[in-house]
Amino acid sequence: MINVTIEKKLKGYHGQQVIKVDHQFTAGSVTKIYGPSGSGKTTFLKVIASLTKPEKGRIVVGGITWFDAEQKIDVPTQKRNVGFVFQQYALFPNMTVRQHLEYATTDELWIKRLLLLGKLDTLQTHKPEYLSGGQQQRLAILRALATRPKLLLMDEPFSAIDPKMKAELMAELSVLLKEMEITTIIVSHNPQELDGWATDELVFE
Ligand SMILES: Nc1ncnc2c1ncn2[C@@H]1O[C@H](COP(=O)(O)OP(=O)(O)OP(=O)(O)O)[C@@H](O)[C@H]1O
Repeated sequence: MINVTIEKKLKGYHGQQVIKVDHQFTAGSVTKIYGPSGSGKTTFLKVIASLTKPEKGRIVVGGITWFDAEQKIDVPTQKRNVGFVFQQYALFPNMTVRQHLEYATTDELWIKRLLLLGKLDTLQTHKPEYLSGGQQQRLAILRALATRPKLLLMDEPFSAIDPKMKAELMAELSVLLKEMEITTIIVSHNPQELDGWATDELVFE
């Protein structure tokens, strides 16, 4: 169970905007987040990963406090073991597909399974600039999974992937996430794409 009660001011041009979230994410659930552009969805994912700090509140994951503004507790990103799929992928330009995964894990069988899942097994020696947008996006998803996170945060993870590939990837991901008991939070501009998969939702105003 993940309990999040936070308040975070956004640096907007139109006065002071605050995101307020009070939500429980059940272990193993898949939550979709949607809402207008600029409403703070990406910022919220960053708060959970400790890439930016809220002014108020608490984040408690499986009984362990990751963040508490009053008690000044803030577990650093690298100790939260969160998988993060960034909207702009954030791949390493000088690393091949395989090196992205080897950077995160030494488990060869796991690397092979991930490469098959993302249909990148034939592109292992390619660097990001030689991959299509959809292939880069799939690599970003595989890299996020490679450390076997208990929590997976994905920001528009399927935006560049064609519909057929998306349907296949989502079906396989869904099995894998269940098997690994990963709690997943997905920001989507097209929340219908997650119908039948997401078990919960959070709407940003
Ligand atoms: N670290 C930060 N701290 C405070 N405010 C931020 C931070 N990063 C971005 N912002 C501001 O928060 C607002 C919301 O940005 P954010 O990217 O979270 O929205 P979003 O809902 O994900 O939008 P989109 O759907 O367009 O991706 C923007 O006005 C942005 O300037």
